[in-house]
Amino acid sequence: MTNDEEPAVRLRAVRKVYGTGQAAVNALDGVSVDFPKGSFTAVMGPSGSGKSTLLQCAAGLERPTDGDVLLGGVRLGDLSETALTLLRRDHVGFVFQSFNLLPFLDAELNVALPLLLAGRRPSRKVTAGVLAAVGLADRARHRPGEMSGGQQQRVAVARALVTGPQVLFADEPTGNLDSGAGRAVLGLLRSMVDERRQTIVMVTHDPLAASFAGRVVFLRDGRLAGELAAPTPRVVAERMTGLETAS
Ligand SMILES: Nc1ncnc2c1ncn2[C@@H]1O[C@H](COP(=O)(O)OP(=O)(O)OP(=O)(O)O)[C@@H](O)[C@H]1O
Repeated sequence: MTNDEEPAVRLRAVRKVYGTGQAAVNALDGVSVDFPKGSFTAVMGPSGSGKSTLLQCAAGLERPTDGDVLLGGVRLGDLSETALTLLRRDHVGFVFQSFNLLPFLDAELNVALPLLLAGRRPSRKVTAGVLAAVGLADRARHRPGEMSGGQQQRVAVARALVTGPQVLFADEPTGNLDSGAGRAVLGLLRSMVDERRQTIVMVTHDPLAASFAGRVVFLRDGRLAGELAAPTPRVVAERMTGLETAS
């Protein structure tokens, strides 16, 4: 469904208002940004700046109040709820801070779940292949409770990638991990971009996590507040301090 010239995700003048009247909150206030294919972008900004809202709108989980979101050139606003659900199911992967694995299923079945839910018969080759890609070939029969947090998050990444999504969205994917496990998950995400040309958009508070991305996009008060290429933890931390202290 994609045209190679198109960015994987394009936001054009996206506004998202929650609530009405005096209680209205401009969570996003006219955001235009492209996420090219095969890129790894971190989205950063102070608490309440609109990061999660941006991710939700970009992934088609929330509809913007105004503006357009295009996934692989398809304008999400033109789709019915059913068409949007199908597009999300087949073309979008999501990884959350809490791994959201089903505790009574082993790693392989957790990974197979999106295919089962889509009515597709998961092939052993595909599920085992994705588990191997995240370094867990020997854990296929383990349930989440029998794995470390880092391993569980790697299963969650495998589950998000099993349908071959155009874009992987990650909201604080290392928020619940210690630094060693966090680095392993971030290294895995980086390798998915480098080796499979996966597109990743990741919200994070952590400058070290952001430094695994090729680019950081900063938000403040629902608006873009600059970006950084080839981010290092120190430069990202300085920019964040600047954003948090600016009046
Ligand atoms: N469902 C909602 N209903 C009402 N207001 C909301 C809703 N979701 C988010 N908001 C508001 O929109 C603004 C942006 O929220 P969002 O969660 O996108 O920010 P964030 O940058 O991800 O914050 P944090 O870093 O604290 O998670 C905030 O003021 C928030 O209170």
